[in-house]
Amino acid sequence: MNQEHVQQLEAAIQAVAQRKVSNFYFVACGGSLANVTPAQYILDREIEIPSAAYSSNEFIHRSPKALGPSSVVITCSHSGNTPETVAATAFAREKGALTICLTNLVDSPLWEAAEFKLHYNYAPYGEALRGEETSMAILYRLVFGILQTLYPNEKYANAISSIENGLHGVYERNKALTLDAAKAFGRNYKREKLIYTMASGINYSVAYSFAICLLQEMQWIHSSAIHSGEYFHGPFEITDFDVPFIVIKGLGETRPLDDRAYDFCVKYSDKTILIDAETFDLEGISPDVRSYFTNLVAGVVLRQYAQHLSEETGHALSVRRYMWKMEY
Ligand SMILES: O=P(O)(O)OC[C@H]1O[C@](O)(CO)[C@@H](O)[C@@H]1O
Repeated sequence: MNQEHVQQLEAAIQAVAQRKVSNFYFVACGGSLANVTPAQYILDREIEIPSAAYSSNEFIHRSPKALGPSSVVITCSHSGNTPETVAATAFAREKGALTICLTNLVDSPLWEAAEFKLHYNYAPYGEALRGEETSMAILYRLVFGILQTLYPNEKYANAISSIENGLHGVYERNKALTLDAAKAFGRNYKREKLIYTMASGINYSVAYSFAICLLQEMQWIHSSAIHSGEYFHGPFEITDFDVPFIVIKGLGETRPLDDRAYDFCVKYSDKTILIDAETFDLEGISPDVRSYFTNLVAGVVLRQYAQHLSEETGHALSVRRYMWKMEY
């Protein structure tokens, strides 16, 4: 991890340690909201201080009663320019909260709005990028750094070392492992007009971002993320032999929900694709925290699926018709 990232993380973690924190909020839009939501899941599982994840504009309009000087608000915008996220950061700061932002763009409006600033690296698909410098790695380093500072524990130290030493290799090996499956997905699903995604627990946000960002936004393919537990409370009625589903199975406490949903789905849909974290190569990630990293690997694997789908559809992932072009 480069020194710039280490120093930014250390400043933010120390600032949190010096406050009496009564709640954490994770606030962002779209893909960035999907990125920060797993951190809320981890805090929810690990500590008693409550935390919540919000879409930026709802955070402002809903204005949680508990937001104030004892809050830590972590916002994220890849571009650093999403107006709702910049405004949510300013709003939280006005309320006296400790604000920490994550962004790829130094000196962006988000960077200026937050008190503490974390930069992460990004490279377009296929280009070399160190796994430990990506947005998810910086977010995880922040969250496990906060946990380790507040409640020193071998597990949190293991998580930090997994991010710094194991994550890059895990990303690379799992991309290689699933390359053929990604190519087959592109070939076999290129004409689909609709593809559902399904997951639970820490992996739900991967299903969500694949549905709203990769399929809807970047491929203009209809989709919806279904929670594995909620599947039986409405959505399973649309299951049929020709309806495609991508089901992600995690390794954590909610895996039984994924097993149940997958077992039903595969019985009635001939187009059920399984992304099973049990098949991931997680060597280098400490076994006591592996379930918290499956979403990171599923995200990288599915990004490769989207890339090969896009090559087959001829619709580049960068093409938009409204986003950043029209007033909205
Ligand atoms: O605030 P960010 O992360 O720059 O997001 C801007 C846009 O990028 C996406 O995350 C993906 O293109 C969208 O969901 C979002 O509207």
